[in-house]
Amino acid sequence: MTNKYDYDVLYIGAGHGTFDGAIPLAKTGCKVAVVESGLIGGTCPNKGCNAKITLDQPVKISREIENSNELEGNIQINWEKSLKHKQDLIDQLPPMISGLMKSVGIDIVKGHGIFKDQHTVVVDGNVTVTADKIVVSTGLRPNRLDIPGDDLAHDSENFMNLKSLPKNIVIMGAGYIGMEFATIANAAGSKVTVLMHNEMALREFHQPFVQKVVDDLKKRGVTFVENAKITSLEESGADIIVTCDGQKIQTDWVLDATGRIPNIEKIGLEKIGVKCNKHGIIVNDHLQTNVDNVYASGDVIDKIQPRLTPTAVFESTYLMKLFSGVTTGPIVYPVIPTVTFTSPRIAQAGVTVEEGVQKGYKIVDSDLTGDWYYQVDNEPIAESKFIYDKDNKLVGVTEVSDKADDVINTLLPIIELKLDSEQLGRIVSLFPSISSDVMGRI
Ligand SMILES: Cc1cc2nc3c(=O)[nH]c(=O)nc-3n(C[C@H](O)[C@H](O)[C@H](O)COP(=O)(O)OP(=O)(O)OC[C@H]3O[C@@H](n4cnc5c(N)ncnc54)[C@H](O)[C@@H]3O)c2cc1C
Ligand SMILES: NC(=O)c1ccc[n+]([C@@H]2O[C@H](COP(=O)([O-])OP(=O)(O)OC[C@H]3O[C@@H](n4cnc5c(N)ncnc54)[C@H](O)[C@@H]3O)[C@@H](O)[C@H]2O)c1
Repeated sequence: MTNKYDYDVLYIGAGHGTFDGAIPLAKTGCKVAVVESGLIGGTCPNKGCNAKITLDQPVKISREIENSNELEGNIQINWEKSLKHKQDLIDQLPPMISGLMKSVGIDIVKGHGIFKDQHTVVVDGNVTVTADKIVVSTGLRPNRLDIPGDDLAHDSENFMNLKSLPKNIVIMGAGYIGMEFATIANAAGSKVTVLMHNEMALREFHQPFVQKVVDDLKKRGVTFVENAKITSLEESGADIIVTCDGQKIQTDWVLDATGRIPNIEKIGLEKIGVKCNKHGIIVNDHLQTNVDNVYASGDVIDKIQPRLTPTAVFESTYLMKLFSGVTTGPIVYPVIPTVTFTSPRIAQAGVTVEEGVQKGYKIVDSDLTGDWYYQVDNEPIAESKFIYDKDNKLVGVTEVSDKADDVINTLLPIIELKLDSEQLGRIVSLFPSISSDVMGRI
């Protein structure tokens, strides 16, 4: 592209918002560098999706055994072994990802990057790197409640590194992290209390389905406190006292799961005039900031799309196409599915039930506990809602069940590509399988 700078494209951050696009971009002959202050791969492999799903796997298996009539005996999760398995698996990921980057000629600069000017980034105050285009892909960090004693609380990464599981855990927040980690901690034997900001857990999901998950967790011994006003955390010997609505809750460990905030400070964005707000970096439909050679990718963008790995992958891949001249057009997001890895899962894609009702679309509600394929596993909680537009095309779906993630993945191409009944008739699935079951429901 250019000889004026050290690199054609420099990325700040080495998560999915970067490497899924940077690797193919480097393969096109573009000169690429990546600055990373933490672990290569960023949040998802090291302290997000991959780490979490490995800790969830024994929970999923124990639920399957619990539902089965044929398998007997008590199942106990061994936290220490579960933690070791997680660590053994995720330790492989940073070297694997950096190996892929290096194999296509990407230079990795370890350290904290700060803009000096719109083409120059200084790493750890001593290495200067220049580039024609710079992509800010610095992700999010955990929010900290602004209350006295907030430093006594821990974050999701700390939870996934706990050497032994505390007897009691208080979780502040009932979003993705609050609900997934409540599920894991409860199944592994901790007494969990979830402090909810209002009356709604998992506000992005269909609330009648969320209620089923909450009710199930309550039956398993999790306490939910609605409309909790948390005012302080205090040390009391080895314990922590959480003051909430004037009540004092004594606990061993506190998880702050009250959201994640963008990493937009201390990287010199204000110096070069990049516009941001409290939700992240403001970009146009080409993921370009108001400074024309500076782009943003992944969770750090202020956007309506869910801040998830598939979104970050799509954005970094789009930038690869833009920078290599494959496209000049704007980013057009596909249907991005979402799932909460509680047990059962809740997953959804496309038009939500609430939007469907507003638009007068047909909603087909199926209780799946009587469905043959769900009876094979004796699933006690299983329901789906399919949303059809005025042309009777499937435009949205949500499901609560142990198989919800696979169901949504099966239906995703149908919703995204807006397949008609003739095209649907050309799809035959393996039998018996969840795909075959769900295709029969359309
Ligand atoms: C506990 C947890 C569970 C999750 N589970 C899921 C899930 O199941 N499914 C899903 O789709 N998503 C999940 N997510 C979200 C997912 O991890 C993110 O959407 C994804 O990692 C975003 O990628 P990113 O590249 O935008 O940011 P990140 O992966 O956060 O990468 C940003 C990188 O930038 C680096 N950085 C920041 N500032 C600088 C600087 N100045 N200089 C150099 N480097 C810098 C950071 O160290 C970091 O490595 C989860 C998140 C968490 C926290
Ligand atoms: N399965 C997945 O895809 C998955 C899993 C985990 C995390 N993530 C991603 O990680 C990010 C962060 O997840 P999260 O769970 O931290 O955020 P979130 O926004 O999902 O949930 C935060 C919760 O904290 C509550 N809250 C806020 N202030 C509070 C207060 N003062 N007291 C009590 N509760 C309070 C909110 O009402 C909300 O329920 C999201 O971007 C999400 O996309 C995704």
